[in-house]
Amino acid sequence: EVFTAITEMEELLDTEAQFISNLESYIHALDQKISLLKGQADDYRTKHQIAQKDTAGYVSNPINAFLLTKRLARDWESIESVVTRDLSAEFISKMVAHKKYHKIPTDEDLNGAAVALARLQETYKLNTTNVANGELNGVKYSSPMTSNDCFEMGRQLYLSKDYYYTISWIGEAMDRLAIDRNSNNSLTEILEYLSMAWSDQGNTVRALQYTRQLLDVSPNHEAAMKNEKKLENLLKEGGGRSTFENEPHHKPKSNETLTYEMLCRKEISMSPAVASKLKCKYVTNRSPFLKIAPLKLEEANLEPYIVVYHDVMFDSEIDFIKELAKPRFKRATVGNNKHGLGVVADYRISKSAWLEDKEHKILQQISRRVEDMTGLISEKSEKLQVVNYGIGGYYVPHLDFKKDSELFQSVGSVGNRIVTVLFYMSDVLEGGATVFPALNVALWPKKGSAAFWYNFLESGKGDLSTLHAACPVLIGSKWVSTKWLHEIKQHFLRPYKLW
Ligand SMILES: O=C(O)CCC(=O)C(=O)O
Ligand SMILES: [Fe+2]
Repeated sequence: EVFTAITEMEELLDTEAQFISNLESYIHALDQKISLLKGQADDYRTKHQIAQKDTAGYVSNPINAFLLTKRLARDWESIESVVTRDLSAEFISKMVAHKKYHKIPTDEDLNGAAVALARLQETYKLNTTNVANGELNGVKYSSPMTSNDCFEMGRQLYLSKDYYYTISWIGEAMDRLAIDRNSNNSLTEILEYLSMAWSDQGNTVRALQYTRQLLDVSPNHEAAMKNEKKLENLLKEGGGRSTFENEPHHKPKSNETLTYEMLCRKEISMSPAVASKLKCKYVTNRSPFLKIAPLKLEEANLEPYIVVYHDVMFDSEIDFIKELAKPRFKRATVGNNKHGLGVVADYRISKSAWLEDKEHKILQQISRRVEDMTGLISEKSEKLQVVNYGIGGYYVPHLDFKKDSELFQSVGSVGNRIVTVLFYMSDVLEGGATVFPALNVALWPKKGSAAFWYNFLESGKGDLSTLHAACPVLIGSKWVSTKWLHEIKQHFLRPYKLW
């Protein structure tokens, strides 16, 4: 599960460094072997040429007779032993050791990374050819992908039943095959995937077209022969979705998802009428300390009230929290492994850890600041949740509170999450906004700021308009920490319109 958090991806670079230096020492040993053998061959060739000039004279010399005999009786044996010296064994045993002691991504990791990249394409409308050229949002970030790289993307997406992106990536692999002469994926494999993916999309016409192309390339392909018949029959019977569409189709999406994605892409924002009412202010009246160091509050929405506080977590506090959380991310991984595949999409794209106030005074300090920011008591709050999002890491639209029907089973004695305080512990280069699809509000992470909102209406009912999501991280690493305040004990303190 290395792809789930950026911090753990960095460890993969260490693994790669070990692999590379092992390969280099193997090549060096091979080079030495070859130059030793070359030296011997040259030497024997020279001696042999001298002998050939005057064969009879050469062998009639007793020294030469001895040397020739010795060369053939002994020296060639040692050549044989050099030739049979197995350098591969050492290379392989080192690889085995590296794999044991270093982090190695699994097939699941590879699948997760491919799915994450496709999710970024889907959310940010990134065209496959551009991505394959190493471009994200018009900026070139990495070197172009080979036909084989694209093929692997397609193969992984096929495994995840994402046929739209299978077709897109396998098509890209096909386009790149001509320039990638020594590619290890063949046209046959490419056509196999294209015909399967189109068939899974229900497009019989296209599936048949690629099956026939496949038979042109590999006329004895048995599965393709069977498939051709099957598809032809399907077409004749008028069954299947025998469309003549040229484009593959996307999975259908809810309006909520569409709005969430548009907010992530900055295609929509709140109306100017609402935006013009928002203010920035200094908050000084919550505690004596704030008179000296007021909180910088920026309103992000009025109904429901959502604010962003600026500079409410210091870099030193952020560093401390990250270091405390990191080793626990790993423990979380083990726990998840035990559960097997389970819920794939949600837990896999970020890693989290929980920190308790009693562990360190910095955490108590943060809780006190949360009290200043909210005017509420943090005593009955949850531990601080720390999250690091990985490649394409996101969080689907959700509510932080439990609905009445779900409440009794999970929240227990501390009541519901009435308030969310979300600290941004990093800037994010591209993507990673917190968006509220019902309000057209998008909050962009800024290191040291914190968002704060009520999840409940004055009536005491959960506020459905607080539905929010974390947009996938396109470039960079996103760290957040969250403090949820609970309803118990807050009844008298909760001054709904505090400001
Ligand atoms: O990371 C974000 O921007 C939002 C996180 C969130 O909504 C949550 O953890 O409940
Ligand atoms: Fe949330």
